[in-house]
Amino acid sequence: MIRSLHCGQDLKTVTGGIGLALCERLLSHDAQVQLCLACRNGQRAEAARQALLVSHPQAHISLVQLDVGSMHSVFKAAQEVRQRYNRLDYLYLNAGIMPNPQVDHKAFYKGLFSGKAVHMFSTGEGLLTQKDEVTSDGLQQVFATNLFGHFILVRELEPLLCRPGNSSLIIWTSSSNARRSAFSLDDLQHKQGNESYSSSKYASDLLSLAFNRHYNSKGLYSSVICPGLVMTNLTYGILPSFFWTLIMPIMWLIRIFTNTFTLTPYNGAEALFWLFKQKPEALDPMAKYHSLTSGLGNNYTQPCKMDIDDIMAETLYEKLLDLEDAIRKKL
Ligand SMILES: NC(=O)C1=CN([C@@H]2O[C@H](COP(=O)(O)OP(=O)(O)OC[C@H]3O[C@@H](n4cnc5c(N)ncnc54)[C@H](OP(=O)(O)O)[C@@H]3O)[C@@H](O)[C@H]2O)C=CC1
Ligand SMILES: CC(C)=CCC[C@@H](C)[C@H]1CC[C@H]2C3=C(CC[C@]12C)[C@@]1(C)CCC(=O)[C@@H](C)[C@@H]1CC3
Repeated sequence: MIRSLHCGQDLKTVTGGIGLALCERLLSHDAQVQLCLACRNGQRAEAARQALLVSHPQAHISLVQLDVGSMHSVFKAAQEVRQRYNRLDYLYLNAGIMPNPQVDHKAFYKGLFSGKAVHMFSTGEGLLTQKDEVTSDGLQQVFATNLFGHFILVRELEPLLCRPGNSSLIIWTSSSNARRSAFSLDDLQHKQGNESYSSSKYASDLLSLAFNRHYNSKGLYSSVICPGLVMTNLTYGILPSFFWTLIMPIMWLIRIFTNTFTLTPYNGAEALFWLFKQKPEALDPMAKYHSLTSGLGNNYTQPCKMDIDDIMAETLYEKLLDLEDAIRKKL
């Protein structure tokens, strides 16, 4: 029996996000898989569960309330999961936000006519900024949601993930927007800049490496994926919906030039699903696994070496442990 916990799985009002598509794919692949959806909104979580039960009436799907941006909620949810289960095989760390995104239109038009248009469309590099906020824990919201809440969750679920004779895998939904230059070890939470999304995703790449260094000996492995550009609530939030509808034909056209425009949540979940079928021990800790879709619509997963190093990863890990101590004392 395989138990898998998914963070951020709510049924979305418009599209259904990547997490929900992954659940559909997992259940279609193996009807026996036990899913536990960790979501912040109870009603939407129940709607997601019901939607999955329509196509998989026998499925084992449970819910746990989790706001990964609130540390109190993370500790509570982890306790709940520990009471319910004695083992976890997969932990999908998929919840993610990009609040108040702004597109730099000038950079977009400049990029279009530079030799780097394909790179710009694959990574969104230099095009996006965000306005971050501070949570009630006193943390930057993007850092807390995209990185730190997940870090605490993994640490709290260690007894279920590290079991003698069993290997387990944690999977971070990162991004090709993760960029070293957006991240600083002196400003982990990205208080100073306006690319908190890029910074948090780069930090998750580093943290995955650090988790591998610290936990492989206990049977816990960590991997990172990028789903490509997928039309979900996250992307619909970047520009008005009518604009996306208008440019949709252009988006499908761009797919001929870049296989990173996966566009549908089903396609975007490809690498998440692919990892589920791999032996954790065989995965490359330095690789980001990309969901890709060819011009003809064929999905595949491709590893790409990350721009990360052990020293940076270790420093980040140490700093997160210090912050964990401080948060534990406060709560
Ligand atoms: N779409 C894209 O092109 C890309 C997406 N990604 C990453 O993929 C992941 C999934 O995003 P996607 O499906 O596109 O977007 P969605 O907005 O559809 O999904 C994000 C999910 O995260 C959940 N979530 C957000 N904040 C919290 C929180 N504090 N606690 C618990 N759950 C939370 C949301 O729940 P709720 O319904 O309550 O809002 C939602 O279910 C994210 O990490 C994103 O950064 C990476 C690269 C590209
Ligand atoms: C497609 C056209 C004609 C215009 C849209 C321009 C941008 C809004 C768009 C181009 C590349 C996109 C992109 C992302 C957001 C929207 C774009 C900047 C992401 C940054 C979204 C979140 C991610 O994690 C990345 C993988 C995306 C990379 C590409």
